[in-house]
Amino acid sequence: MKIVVGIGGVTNGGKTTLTNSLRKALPNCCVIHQDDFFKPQDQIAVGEDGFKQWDMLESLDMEAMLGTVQAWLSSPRKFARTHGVHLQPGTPDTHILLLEGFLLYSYRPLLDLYSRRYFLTLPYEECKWRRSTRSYPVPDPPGLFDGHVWPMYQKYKREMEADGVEVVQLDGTRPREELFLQVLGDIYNSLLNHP
Ligand SMILES: Nc1ncnc2c1ncn2[C@@H]1O[C@H](COP(=O)(O)OP(=O)(O)O)[C@@H](O)[C@H]1O
Ligand SMILES: NC(=O)c1ccc[n+]([C@@H]2O[C@H](COP(=O)(O)O)[C@@H](O)[C@H]2O)c1
Repeated sequence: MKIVVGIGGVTNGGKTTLTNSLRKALPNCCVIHQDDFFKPQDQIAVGEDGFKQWDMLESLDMEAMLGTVQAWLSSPRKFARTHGVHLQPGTPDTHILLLEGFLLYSYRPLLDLYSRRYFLTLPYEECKWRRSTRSYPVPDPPGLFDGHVWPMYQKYKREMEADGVEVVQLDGTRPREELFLQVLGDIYNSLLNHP
């Protein structure tokens, strides 16, 4: 059995934190981070506002990400081996892929692959605060959050809702452990009910 789980949602919502806890707790679990598919800086468009448009789907090499997901789908065992994931002997042939990222549900070719789509949210103030304490490979210029990051988040979220994409909403201000236990239990349930 193979299941693909999406850990999506707002920047700094706690996606990486939750994904790392799940990876340690789930058997035969591989992870793909969307952040690893950002295009090089010189390929990121500059908007009329003067900001590099990092938070648009076009800034990510989604074909490459899809190719990586397909590699896992075609052979989760080989994928685990080549990515240093220890496979548990004696467990049923169950394999789990966690996809983690801020724009997981806006790229059509991936949309139907998920068994479960989680979506972490934060209120504006909390998100802005967490973002201000974070450092990215390319630091945020002043004004990027209000001028680009938050408006793009709202735009993609609105589109996802308009398209009727089914997600399990998670409030990213809840304690880490609580979020982890909820999602872990939920993934086990979907494994039990998987056709
Ligand atoms: N449930 C939580 N409550 C409070 N802070 C959290 C929680 N989850 C993560 N954080 C903190 O928020 C920041 C962003 O977390 P991270 O997991 O890197 O988010 P993302 O991958 O969504 O950008 C980090 O400083 C992290 O320690
Ligand atoms: N990883 C990078 O190369 C890079 C560069 C510039 C901005 N970012 C930011 O990364 C964010 C997405 O990642 P998180 O969901 O982990 O915050 C986007 O909001 C984007 O502005 C990432």
